[in-house]
Amino acid sequence: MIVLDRVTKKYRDTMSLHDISARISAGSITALLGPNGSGKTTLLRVVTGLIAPSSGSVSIGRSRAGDGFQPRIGAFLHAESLPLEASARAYLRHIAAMTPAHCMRVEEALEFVGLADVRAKRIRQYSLGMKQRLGIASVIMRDPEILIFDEPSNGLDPEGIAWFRNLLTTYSAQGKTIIISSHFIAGVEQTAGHIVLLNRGRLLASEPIREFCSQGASTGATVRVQSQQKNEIESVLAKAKISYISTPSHTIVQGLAPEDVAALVYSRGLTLSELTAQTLSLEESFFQRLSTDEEAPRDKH
Ligand SMILES: Nc1ncnc2c1ncn2[C@@H]1O[C@H](COP(=O)(O)OP(=O)(O)OP(=O)(O)O)[C@@H](O)[C@H]1O
Repeated sequence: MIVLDRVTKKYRDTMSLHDISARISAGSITALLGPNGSGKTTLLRVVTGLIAPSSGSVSIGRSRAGDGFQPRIGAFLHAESLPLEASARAYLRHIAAMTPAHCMRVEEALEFVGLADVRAKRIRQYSLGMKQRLGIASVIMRDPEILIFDEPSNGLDPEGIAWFRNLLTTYSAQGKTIIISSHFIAGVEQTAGHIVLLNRGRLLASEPIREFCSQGASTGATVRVQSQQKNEIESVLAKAKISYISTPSHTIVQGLAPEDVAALVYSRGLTLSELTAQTLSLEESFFQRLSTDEEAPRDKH
């Protein structure tokens, strides 16, 4: 269990994290989501102990093996933090030397992440995806109970993304706790069970993904609308005071049956390319919660 208790981090005039309280259960996969600059990396750095919060606290463990149990944390936060002049093999040997207990063999780790053929190359010559794979190796070879990754799918090819998703599911099934920050929301939906959503340093949600998605749906029927005239349709909806969620690619209309949406759109001379009754996806719920937050009055800090 990881418990964040009123965590706040202030850098000069920027409030990167504001009063964040959340609980992350052991054995869960948690997706840390939020727009650019919302505080995700800062939160991961606080959880891993790389930086101290300005106020509040993070407590980790003591829930699995009784008092005194301190789980190992393995984190990979930045491809830029890798030693660029070293080879992958030399870097992993260094990590193995620092954590001899529980450690996977270097050659085994290189095989596991698909870097065995380039083990002797300097990291500087690696692509971003190869650096991500090396970072993943540096985490798993220490066999931590808690695994933390910042934007792990950044640079991975489709095969790599599927491989990494599989890895997360396998490790979670072993009871390990996993936190990943990501902008790849559709990918996260397939693996994570819990969401922590930040916006402008504030916590908007910390709950099971199923619950998070069902809240939007509870406002009534939802209809997915796609059109070349997305902006015009949204302006018709706004004028008619019909609630909707705007995503970059489509609009979700809430509380109206599909035939009523079609009738309204056609009555204004607009056209549709898709109209489907559906429940909300994680991505749509994400945009809904963010737009509600953007509209909410905010106290200055
Ligand atoms: N070392 C620092 N000094 C000053 N401000 C910082 C520092 N680190 C982060 N910030 C600020 O804190 C806020 C949150 O940044 P953070 O990197 O945590 O966001 P993020 O959600 O990870 O963003 P992204 O999705 O773009 O990676 C930003 O306004 C950022 O400028």
